[in-house]
Amino acid sequence: MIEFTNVSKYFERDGKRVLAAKDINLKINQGEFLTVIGPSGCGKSTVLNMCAGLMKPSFGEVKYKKQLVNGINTSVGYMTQKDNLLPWRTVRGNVEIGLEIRGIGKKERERESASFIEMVGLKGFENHYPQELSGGMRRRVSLAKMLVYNPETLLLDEPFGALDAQLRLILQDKLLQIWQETGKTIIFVTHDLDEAVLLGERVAVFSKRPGTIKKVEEVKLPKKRDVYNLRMTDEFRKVHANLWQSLREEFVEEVNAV
Ligand SMILES: Nc1ncnc2c1ncn2[C@@H]1O[C@H](COP(=O)(O)OP(=O)(O)OP(=O)(O)O)[C@@H](O)[C@H]1O
Repeated sequence: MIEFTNVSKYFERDGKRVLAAKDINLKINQGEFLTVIGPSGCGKSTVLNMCAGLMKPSFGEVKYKKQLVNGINTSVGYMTQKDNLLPWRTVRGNVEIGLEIRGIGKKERERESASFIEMVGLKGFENHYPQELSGGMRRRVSLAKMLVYNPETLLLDEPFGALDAQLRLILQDKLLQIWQETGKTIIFVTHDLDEAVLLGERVAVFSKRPGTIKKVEEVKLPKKRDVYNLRMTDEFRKVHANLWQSLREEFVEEVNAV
């Protein structure tokens, strides 16, 4: 479904080349939930940007359903790290943008947006403006804005990073439910190893920059998961320990430098 073949990406800065991602080879199957974890600045967002068609690889190719990604990939919904909410629109107005573009009538827009606003726990805030919300609330508006549009594939860049632990659990559970019910393909970037194992069918570990894929580990847990109790299972502990071993090495130098 999504295929990275020998993908490398560099940026030019002050006349120098900064290699952000190196030799990425990765296949993501239709309906798969892949989580991606790695140190800060290792190229995770760059990989999502290339999948969304916002950036082109410097070398190699990215294909979506066997077609070269060449320009904006309209089959994906992308929740970036920065929220792109329009400050002059209310929560409801922001969530409805995609539906407006599609020409969906007012009544249906209101019904759809109300259900997703409720899903992300923001019922009662429909008429608030983004600047009146906390960072975590804005993240949730962005999530609703993306989901209401019903894209085939979701690219999520640390969507729950700014949320408190309890709310995070609830939204992880909701996202799993959406995935189970709709069969969407999901690439989910996180800094949290627990979250990567809780949600992913496979977890890809990136090395520090230039980011390469260091390891891809399968999580042999059922698709229908109980995020509240999964941490107690043997499989969770086993996968977590394996991945931590591999991830830890990437952080050792960084921590020693502090
Ligand atoms: N548009 C750009 N121009 C120049 N350098 C860039 C650009 N985008 C990313 N980089 C550099 O590429 C490297 C990878 O960045 P990227 O945002 O993909 O990392 P990341 O793994 O998502 O980081 P984080 O976990 O902190 O969000 C970094 O060194 C970053 O400074």
